[in-house]
Amino acid sequence: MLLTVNHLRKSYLHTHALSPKHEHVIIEDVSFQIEKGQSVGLVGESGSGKTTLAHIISGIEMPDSGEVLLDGLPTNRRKQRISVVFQDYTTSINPTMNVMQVIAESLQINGYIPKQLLQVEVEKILERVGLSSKLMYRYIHELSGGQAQRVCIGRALATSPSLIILDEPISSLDIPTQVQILDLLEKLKYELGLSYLFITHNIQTVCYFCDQVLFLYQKQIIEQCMTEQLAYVKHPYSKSLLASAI
Ligand SMILES: Nc1ncnc2c1ncn2[C@@H]1O[C@H](COP(=O)(O)OP(=O)(O)OP(=O)(O)O)[C@@H](O)[C@H]1O
Repeated sequence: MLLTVNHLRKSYLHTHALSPKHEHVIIEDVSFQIEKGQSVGLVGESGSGKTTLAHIISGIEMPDSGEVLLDGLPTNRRKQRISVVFQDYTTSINPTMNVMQVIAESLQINGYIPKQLLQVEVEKILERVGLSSKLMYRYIHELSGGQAQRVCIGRALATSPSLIILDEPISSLDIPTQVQILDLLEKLKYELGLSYLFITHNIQTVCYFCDQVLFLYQKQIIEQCMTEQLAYVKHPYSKSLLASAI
């Protein structure tokens, strides 16, 4: 099994002016698995904890309890093998860095690369994500939304991950660009043997892109099913989510 998530719990302590700190539990006893080569969608209402879960799996945040295993080993020993692509490319790329620097920084997470070789490696990644090397010295504000998200995908690929978490990666793009990015991700999946955890509000996107779907509701994964079995979901929340998408 590529990814195993066991009994994750995460809470935050909130402070109110008139009361002592209280615990806000975001996710409770969340468990699921992703097989190598699979694209798994994660759906749930706004504020249900999807991004929090993505942060814990990728090592950005620590859970209160539970574990995340990649190929059977704790992810804190394999952090760079899980990458994340966020929805908002405008804030996830440092505006003072050009495309070359953004991708080079990520390439060097796994170790120092000499300057001449670095440029060649960045060019290879740009080609993989369908960008011309002429864009190498541009800054984020000099790129279209689709180009910027391709840079983010390139940066995610640069650490040679086995799993990429895509946190609403197409929500800020127009429809034709959304389809182009999904097709690029599909191509990369086959070329590089990647697996994806795809966070989205859009059930149509899940049907187009994912092999399986996880439903997050009231702090837990209440249902997991194959995409072609979506018509047969059992939980009332999953049913209502699907009904609202028709
Ligand atoms: N650092 C934090 N400190 C306190 N509370 C937080 C923190 N990060 C997230 N939360 C809270 O955790 C809950 C879940 O947020 P999260 O962003 O994970 O939800 P989500 O399902 O991704 O939402 P959306 O679909 O709107 O992006 C929210 O109530 C949010 O306010």
